[in-house]
Amino acid sequence: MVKVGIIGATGYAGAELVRILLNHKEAQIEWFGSRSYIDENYADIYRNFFELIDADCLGDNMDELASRVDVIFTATPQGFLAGVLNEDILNKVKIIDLSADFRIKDVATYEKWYKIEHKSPQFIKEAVYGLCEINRDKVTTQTRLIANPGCYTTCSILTAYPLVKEGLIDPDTLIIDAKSGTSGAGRGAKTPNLFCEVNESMKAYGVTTHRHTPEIEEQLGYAAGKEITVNFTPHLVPMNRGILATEYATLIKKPDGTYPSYEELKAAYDKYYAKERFVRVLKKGVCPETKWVEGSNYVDVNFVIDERTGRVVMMGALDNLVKGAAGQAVQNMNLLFGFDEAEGLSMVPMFP
Ligand SMILES: NC(=O)C1=CN([C@@H]2O[C@H](COP(=O)(O)OP(=O)(O)OC[C@H]3O[C@@H](n4cnc5c(N)ncnc54)[C@H](OP(=O)(O)O)[C@@H]3O)[C@@H](O)[C@H]2O)C=CC1
Ligand SMILES: CC(=O)N[C@@H](CCC(=O)OP(=O)(O)O)C(=O)O
Repeated sequence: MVKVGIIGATGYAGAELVRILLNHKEAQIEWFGSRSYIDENYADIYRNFFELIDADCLGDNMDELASRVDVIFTATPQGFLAGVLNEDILNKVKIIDLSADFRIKDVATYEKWYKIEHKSPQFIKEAVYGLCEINRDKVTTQTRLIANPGCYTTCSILTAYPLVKEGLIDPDTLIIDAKSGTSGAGRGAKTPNLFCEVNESMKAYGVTTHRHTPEIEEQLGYAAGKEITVNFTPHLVPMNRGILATEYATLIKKPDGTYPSYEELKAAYDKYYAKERFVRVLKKGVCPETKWVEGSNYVDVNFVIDERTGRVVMMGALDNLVKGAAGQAVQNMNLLFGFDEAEGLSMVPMFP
């Protein structure tokens, strides 16, 4: 049995980790880490765990935790892990970080977009970007540090990846229009996330400046084999969970001057995803919807060719707290410890 510690267990992503790990055959949660609720019973904070968990919240002392568990999930704000990480901790325990501290390889890019100084740049190179479907081979039992991808980025990258990788679209023409439910903003009280501000409304935010832009550009740039520039615009929508990404790009014409066909694009998606357990390429003409993935680790993707404009419209949907955060983090834990990659993640999407 793998002993697990969660720092940030009282946040939305942390609570989702708890929910998933309770059904994991190989994992036992030993530490419910918190900053504001130390010594309070965890099930008093999240009453869905009443009679399922009887443990009090502990603090966020990584040095102490590293000696008590086999793996630590940090579901904490940007900058927390980078501020406390050291070689001694990494020698004792594996870390899966749900924040962005180790996702971006270029420290200057991180500091520019996140507007904070990176306190542990020496570990950035070692961290593996844990987008399992693409980097599975890099997540081994020897890996010490996982940078778990973000929710918008997981959806945006997986939706476009096959067409970028196969050179079927011009990646510099990529426009990503993404919507997120409000749990994506976390549990902390913020005026823009109050019921009256969010309910019955939709808005774009972070236009041209959102911090997920460089993460998407970096990862899709690896797929394209060159640096790329994309437009990424997130929107806040009045629902609890879910991300929908609608992505537009110009198709690359074939040598005979025609655009690739539906079958050729579908073959690209199938090449990368046909065997993936958590990526579902939908039937022709079916558009992904957040409600069909809610509560599960699935990403649903599909595309439609627009012959008139020579563009393809790609679509992806996932649950931001599962495949966009805790589910993917557990998928990474499974790879780190050599378990079945889907252990604990067989949740069927819930409906209605
Ligand atoms: N929400 C989402 O959909 C996704 C979130 N993420 C990432 O996961 C991380 C957590 O997000 P989320 O759960 O939404 O955030 P929340 O605001 O809901 O939770 C934050 C957690 O971190 C703890 N915390 C806050 N500040 C500190 C600190 N200075 N030191 C130690 N612990 C602290 C909080 O403890 P306490 O409650 O005790 O104050 C809480 O447990 C973030 O990095 C986020 O970017 C990634 C993908 C998706
Ligand atoms: C709706 C909302 O506010 N979403 C958050 C992103 C979600 C998140 O937590 O960021 P990471 O995926 O990078 O960890 C935001 O836009 O800042």
